[in-house]
Amino acid sequence: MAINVKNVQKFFIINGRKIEVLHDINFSIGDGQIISIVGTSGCGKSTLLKVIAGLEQSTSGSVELNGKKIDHPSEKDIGVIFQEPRLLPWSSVEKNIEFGISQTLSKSEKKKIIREHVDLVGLTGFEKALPKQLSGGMQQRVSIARSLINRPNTLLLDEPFGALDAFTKINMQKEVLHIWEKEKTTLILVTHDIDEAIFMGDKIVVLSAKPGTVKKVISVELPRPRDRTSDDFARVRRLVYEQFFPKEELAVEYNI
Ligand SMILES: Nc1ncnc2c1ncn2[C@@H]1O[C@H](COP(=O)(O)OP(=O)(O)OP(=O)(O)O)[C@@H](O)[C@H]1O
Repeated sequence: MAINVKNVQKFFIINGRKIEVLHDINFSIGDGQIISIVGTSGCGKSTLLKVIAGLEQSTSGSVELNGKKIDHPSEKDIGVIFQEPRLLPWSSVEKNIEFGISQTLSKSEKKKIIREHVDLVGLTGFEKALPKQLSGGMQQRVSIARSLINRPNTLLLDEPFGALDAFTKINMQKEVLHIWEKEKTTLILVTHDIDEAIFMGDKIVVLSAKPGTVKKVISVELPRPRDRTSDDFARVRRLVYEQFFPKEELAVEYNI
């Protein structure tokens, strides 16, 4: 679904002082697009994602989903995946995936859908396993399947692979893209990882801090699947790094 973020401003009271965390945020996401949001720690990325999810109210401005204002969470429209999988530790993979499934479905429909989702995230054979019997990447896949079960049109991912090692992270990025290609879900991904932002995003929204403001929106026009080692990828990487570091520093520190 298309999302419009319009003049979003957010204040928090921190230590008795009113602090502007988000200032006049504007951008749009087309139906089935992937947007990556990058910015330094504390610049307001998670707050922005929560406002888009309807979990947090903006102080002014609005977020619209297909022209309709979002003012409360709706798991049917928007699924959220957090950095930590947030699974029920005493429940099996299939029970965790079942959690939150539409109660209007019959028992056999539920069973079929759960099986399809276990398969979609590559966990067939682990249906009865408990979270503690799974690796971090597998747990995150359970959390992705759980978020997808009600087929939200939009999925918000807040640093979903932040706690994973580099290899698992790359595999998970590919898996999410695989699901995206199948389902054409609109994705918004918050990340600290610039390569991840480029690998995944059709657009990258760069936020600057204090208050969080859109510094630049970069279109990533690289064909998919993207090659992280290509010159074109390096060109986009350089453009993103330039938003954070002066050009002279880049040449020395990053050799790009
Ligand atoms: N519920 C809250 N009440 C008060 N202040 C908050 C609240 N949530 C976030 N903040 C403040 O808002 C600012 C932005 O926080 P946020 O978590 O959105 O940043 P972030 O860019 O996601 O950071 P990180 O990358 O480190 O996760 C921080 O200064 C934080 O202290």
